[in-house]
Amino acid sequence: MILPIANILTQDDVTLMVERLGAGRFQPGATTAGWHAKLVKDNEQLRGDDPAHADLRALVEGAVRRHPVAAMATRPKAFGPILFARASGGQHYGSHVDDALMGGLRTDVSFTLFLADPASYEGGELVMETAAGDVGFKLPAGAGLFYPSTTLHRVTPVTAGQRLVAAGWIRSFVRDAAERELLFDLDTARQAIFNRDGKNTEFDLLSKCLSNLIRKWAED
Ligand SMILES: O=C(O)CCC(=O)C(=O)O
Ligand SMILES: [Fe+2]
Repeated sequence: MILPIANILTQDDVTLMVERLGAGRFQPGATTAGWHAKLVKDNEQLRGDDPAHADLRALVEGAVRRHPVAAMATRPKAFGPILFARASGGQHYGSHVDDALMGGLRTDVSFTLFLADPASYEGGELVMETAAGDVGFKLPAGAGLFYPSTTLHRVTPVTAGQRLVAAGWIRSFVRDAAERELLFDLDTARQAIFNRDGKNTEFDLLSKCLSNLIRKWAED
């Protein structure tokens, strides 16, 4: 499931992050890419040893974990690296698939949180290359795109202004994207029934199915 979600970050979070990133020290993005992604990665990212990095990382991880829809879609066990990337002057990131393992963790879900107002830059779409064709996303500041790490994707050249994002990886309790989607749908339907009719027999049965499917599929 490729899922855009609004307001992962509050406007205050976005303002704080943009301010801290504005004062940060950046390095060429290719330094942290895998050997084949390096060939097509042309952007800059906040250095891992920048004093802002740990605070911003905690802010992003906390926001994704707390967001009810993002948490339900990704079922995070742990977060891998979180990169803070900027691109301007034609910079782009060509087609690639993310590494399966990062920092000793399997990557199940990739995400980008958009930090710049989409009207402030041209290009810079995050394009998902699906069997049904290319689908481009350029989301409002604070919104996030969550997608299976199995997906080929690219970022189109930024031809004016500056694109600013946080990109991260999640090790999910549920490895398989189709299983995560099934749990997401079941949980969504269960909550809709609860909101409409309260805790009735149908809600209890759906809760039982959800809980027992998680027991079947979750890897700790
Ligand atoms: O900049 C983005 O939106 C995606 C970044 C990306 O694909 C990556 O760092 O692997
Ligand atoms: Fe990527």
